[in-house]
Amino acid sequence: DVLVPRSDVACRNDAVVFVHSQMYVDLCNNLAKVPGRASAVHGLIEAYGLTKELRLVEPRPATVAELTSFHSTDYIDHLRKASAEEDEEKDIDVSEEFGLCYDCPILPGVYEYAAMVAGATLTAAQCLIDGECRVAINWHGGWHHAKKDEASGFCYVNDPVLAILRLRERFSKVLYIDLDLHHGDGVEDAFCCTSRVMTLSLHKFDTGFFPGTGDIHDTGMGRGRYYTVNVPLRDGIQDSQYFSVFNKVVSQAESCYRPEAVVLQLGADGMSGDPMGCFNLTPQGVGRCLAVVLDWKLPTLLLGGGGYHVGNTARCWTALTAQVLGKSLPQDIPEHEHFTEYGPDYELGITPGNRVNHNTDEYVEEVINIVSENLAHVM
Ligand SMILES: CN(c1ccc(C(=O)NO)cc1)S(=O)(=O)c1ccc(-c2ccccn2)s1
Ligand SMILES: [Zn+2]
Repeated sequence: DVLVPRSDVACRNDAVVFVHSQMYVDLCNNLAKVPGRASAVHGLIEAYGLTKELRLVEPRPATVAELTSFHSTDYIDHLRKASAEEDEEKDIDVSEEFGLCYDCPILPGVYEYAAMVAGATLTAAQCLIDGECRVAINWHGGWHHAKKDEASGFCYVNDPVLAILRLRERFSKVLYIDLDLHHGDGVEDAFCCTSRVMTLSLHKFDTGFFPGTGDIHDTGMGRGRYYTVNVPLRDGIQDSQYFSVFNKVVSQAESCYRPEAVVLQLGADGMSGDPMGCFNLTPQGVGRCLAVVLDWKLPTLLLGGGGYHVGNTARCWTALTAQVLGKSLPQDIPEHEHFTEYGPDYELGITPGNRVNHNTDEYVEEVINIVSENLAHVM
């Protein structure tokens, strides 16, 4: 059949692909750092009747070849062997090698979990490449800290990097936007030396806050100089200021970079009420950011990430799923298996806390000016 010129992959329809299977939810429930979050997220999306509007696509595990398109063979081999060992056999290497300790413990089955999450994100990316949809969603992906040969920050395999590498087989320029509370260091590291992928992260940046990278002056290296964009923020930021920063920086990035595809990591640990207790955002604020990206009408992959208040994370990703579908939702949480997660108000909306905002207008203006000057070098 006629090859579609790479720059204008036509979308056969405006379906929204949603990668899902019960087995996938069960796997994510048990092994991600937030037990039970996967089924709470899926349960609320289903309770609002949104799964009927989505094109559900079953995930398949990523192959070793796919995993080692970014990760080292040694790391993947070690993860696979360690994951297969029964925990009573102590001969596995429990050293900190490959980052497999503390925040990223070797749990039985962790390899199958990581391979399935990566496979789910790759399945979503493939649907975009094949023109099956314009937006594809994997809320259980977005593990942005994993490095080539090291697990980090609850992330074993960097599924956003794998997706971007796959999208790059079809699209000449990919824009990665990371709205998780934490800096998307693993994705930035993977593409810091190329102009073919622009990574743009809004995150908390403060002394001693994980992962410690994401300084505004880190702009990439060599051919990648100015194609790494970091927007460091302080505690307490609320929707209006966050959207203002996002809109100015991301709109300039899109207009000077002209990406052909977008990967958007929507970690929900910046929500008001999250145990991380840093930002003071609501799904409405992040939804305004999503609307800017959807308006570009580009192939767009939506991923999850952090989010440690299970109810608020489910609220956020359900509201964003409805927004992609163009559906408005009733404020009252529908009766369903996880209803009790949403007390005491049992409402979809999240009210911002009245916490101190350390982002002065002067600080935000300075950040925007520096980022804007850097982006002026991008052509
Ligand atoms: C390993 N760490 C990470 C790493 C990544 C994330 C993340 O969400 N990245 O997107 C969060 C914490 S960490 O050292 O900052 C923490 C571990 C546990 C933390 C915690 C747990 C409960 C309440 C507040 N903080 S922070
Ligand atoms: Zn996070």
